[in-house]
Amino acid sequence: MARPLIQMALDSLDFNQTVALADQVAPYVDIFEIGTPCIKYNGINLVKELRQRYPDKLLLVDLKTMDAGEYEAGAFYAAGADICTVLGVSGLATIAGVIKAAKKHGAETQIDLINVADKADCARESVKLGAQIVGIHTGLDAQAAGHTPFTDLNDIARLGLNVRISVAGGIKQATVQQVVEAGANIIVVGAAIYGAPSPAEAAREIRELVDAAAV
Ligand SMILES: O=C([C@H](O)CO)[C@H](O)[C@H](O)COP(=O)(O)O
Repeated sequence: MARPLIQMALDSLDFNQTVALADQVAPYVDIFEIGTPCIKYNGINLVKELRQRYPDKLLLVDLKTMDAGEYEAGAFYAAGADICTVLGVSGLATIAGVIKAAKKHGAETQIDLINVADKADCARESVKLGAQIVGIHTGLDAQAAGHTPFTDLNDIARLGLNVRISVAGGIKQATVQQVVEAGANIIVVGAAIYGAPSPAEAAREIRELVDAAAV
């Protein structure tokens, strides 16, 4: 099995805290995600800062674009994003716009299936348009209401689409093995790392668990 990537969700609103957290976990993660609240609050300068600080890390900007796909995402790809997210519920025209912007910059597009009614259909159509990643995502509010991403992950993985699968939504040490075995290629972790007494130690543990599960 190819080694799954670990994506650190940077969900603080504070610019300096975000950079400091990235510094702590950098040895253990593959992708820095600038989370949606964080990118809205801090804007494109944070993309530039992390790009400059970490030229060799993948940088995902969680725009969750809903409209004006090419126009909105284009600026973030130009600033150094490797991956931008677009909402599946935005519709195929917006998804196509983000994909067009990504291609222009030699970058990638992730479709976030959050709150999409027919996730299989959206994933299939997005792959046809050229998306490289589909994101199974139980958002923070849905998590608080008791939901998890596991059933959706299994359903999308079973389709066997030619696309990488990302999973997000409360993933922690106890559930890493389950999501790797279900076929996730990118494991997104936020609170289980930034909420831990030692984020670096939590990230190290998750790295070990992901690598062990992928053998
Ligand atoms: O994408 C996220 C959320 O919608 C806010 O933008 C989180 O970054 C994602 O859910 C990962 O965080 P955890 O669920 O805390 O692991």
